[in-house]
Amino acid sequence: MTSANPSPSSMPEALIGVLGGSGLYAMEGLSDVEELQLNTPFGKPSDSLRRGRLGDAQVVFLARHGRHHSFLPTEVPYRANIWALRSLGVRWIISCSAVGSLQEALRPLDLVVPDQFLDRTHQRPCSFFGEGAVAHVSLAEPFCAELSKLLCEAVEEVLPPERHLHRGGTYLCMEGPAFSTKAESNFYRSLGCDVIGMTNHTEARLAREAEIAYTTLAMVTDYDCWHPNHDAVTVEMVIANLKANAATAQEVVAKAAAKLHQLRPSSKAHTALANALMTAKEHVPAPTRERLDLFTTPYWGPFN
Ligand SMILES: CSC[C@H]1O[C@H](OP(=O)(O)O)[C@H](O)[C@@H]1O
Ligand SMILES: Nc1ncnc2[nH]cnc12
Repeated sequence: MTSANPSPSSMPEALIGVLGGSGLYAMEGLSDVEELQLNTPFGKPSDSLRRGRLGDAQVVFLARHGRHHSFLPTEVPYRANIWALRSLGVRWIISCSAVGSLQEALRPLDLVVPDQFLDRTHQRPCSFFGEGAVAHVSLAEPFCAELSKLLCEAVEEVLPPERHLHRGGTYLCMEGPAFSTKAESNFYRSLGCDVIGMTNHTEARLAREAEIAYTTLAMVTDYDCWHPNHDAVTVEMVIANLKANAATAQEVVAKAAAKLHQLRPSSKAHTALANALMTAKEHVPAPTRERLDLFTTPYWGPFN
């Protein structure tokens, strides 16, 4: 079924959002699927959102690059994606992403649940705020610790013994689309970064502003280009390893959704704006207030 911007009151809440990255363009196992083509104050999302049931949990899936992989990391409409998920009631996001490894011990096919970021992007909108409304959320802990813990437990129930899960690590977010030079790759290693990708920091930062808890299931696909005994990363390499990982990713997400559905832990992310809003609502221009209403209602009251 396809529908355009259903009224929020007519929708069952979908609390868990899954963002599929490179190689993950659909969510196997999602049943009773509705295809939702949404419009947002920040433009159109990357694709229709697919809302359905995963076991007992209500889940919304969105392919961040579009189902045909049409958006560069720079071009992904991150704000529209996050706004659309939040408008469907999502308060927990599991991002599934391909990453390069910057450390010997993180081997292709290993899984990593990072806990920090270093941001090297420079060409994308990275805030819902601006145009007369200023907010400064905390990003000291950019991933939700509770959600990451639950995701790790799900991974451990699913992962075969020969594969490894690494809890924690710093995700270097580069602009792309070209991969790094050796000098850059070695520089990121010297800074202590663990994995490298092109999407997650932008998303996590916007999710925080939208008061959505965010975590990442990072699937190692290559050793980037620093490793003397491995070829430099190519798309072919990434896709081959992702294909080998796709089934695992789907199983992990299903397990994590089941846990989340039962536990629904609270997250500091859910009140991220409580101490972040600087501008008094009276001084915010009406169009800006309207655009932010989805996030600011608890603090500023409803716009209309
Ligand atoms: C296809 S390799 C580079 C591409 O893969 C990663 O995408 P995602 O984070 O959506 O899984 C990386 O960030 C780049 O966008
Ligand atoms: N080496 C790499 N650099 C950036 N993004 C990636 N995604 C997968 N591998 C990557």
